[in-house]
Amino acid sequence: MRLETLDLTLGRGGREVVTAASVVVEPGEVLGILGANGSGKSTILRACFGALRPVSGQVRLDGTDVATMSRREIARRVAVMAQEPPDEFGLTVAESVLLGRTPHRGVLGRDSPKDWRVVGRAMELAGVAALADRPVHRLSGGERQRTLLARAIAQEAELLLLDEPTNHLDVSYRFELMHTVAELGITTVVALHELDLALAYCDRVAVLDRGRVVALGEPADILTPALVREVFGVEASRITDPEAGTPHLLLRGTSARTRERNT
Ligand SMILES: Nc1ncnc2c1ncn2[C@@H]1O[C@H](COP(=O)(O)OP(=O)(O)OP(=O)(O)O)[C@@H](O)[C@H]1O
Repeated sequence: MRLETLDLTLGRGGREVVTAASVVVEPGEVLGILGANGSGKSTILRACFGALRPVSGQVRLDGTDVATMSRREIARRVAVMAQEPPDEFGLTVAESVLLGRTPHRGVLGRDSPKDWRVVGRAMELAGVAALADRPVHRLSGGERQRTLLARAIAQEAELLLLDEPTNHLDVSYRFELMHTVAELGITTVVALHELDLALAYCDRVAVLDRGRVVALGEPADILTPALVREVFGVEASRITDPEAGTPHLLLRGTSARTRERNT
């Protein structure tokens, strides 16, 4: 699926929090949205699945304004992994992942063997197959997050919207989750705080500063020490992994400007 935001201006609580954001995500591309707390990442993601009406501008999914699409059509085509997981008291992991199949069924639809095949594969990919029979409410935060990813995969959507999907995960699962997402080949927009993950797994990144897209392009071109200082107020150096040859950011702490601002 191709996603476009056209001059998208969004408000929360009567205040403009995203201003004239224009971004195109090509089919199969992984776009990272980066920015400080409160810069508008989640707000943009909400608009991308029609949960928030723009003040002005549009979100288009394969050329169609999302505001004109039915909830069911959006649910069939877009999978969302939000920051606050839904309360699922009593469901097992497998049952929770099966919920991802709901938009594909008719009104009285039952689970088909295909549904369970898709659920099994999704649980394998997200690393929760061994937890299939465990109640979701007794999982750790990271296990729950992986369950949500499995559900998003089971949905077989054409667009994945992930809001800080790695925030409860241990180091190995952070890499694994982003690797899995990148390998799915589905158009993905992912709000991230970890710049190194963006460098490693995003095809392009959009950097937000107080609701405005201030940089857009390939992460290695965009994530320079100057940008990191300007947007995050953190001093950084770019280094190259001596073995893999990949670019990394070495974060050295807040800049003098940030310390002044915070005192
Ligand atoms: N429900 C709401 N009502 C009023 N203001 C809101 C609401 N949700 C978010 N905001 C405000 O909108 C702005 C953008 O918030 P948003 O959640 O999009 O930021 P974010 O970049 O995702 O932040 P974080 O990194 O902290 O998750 C912030 O100033 C926030 O306080």
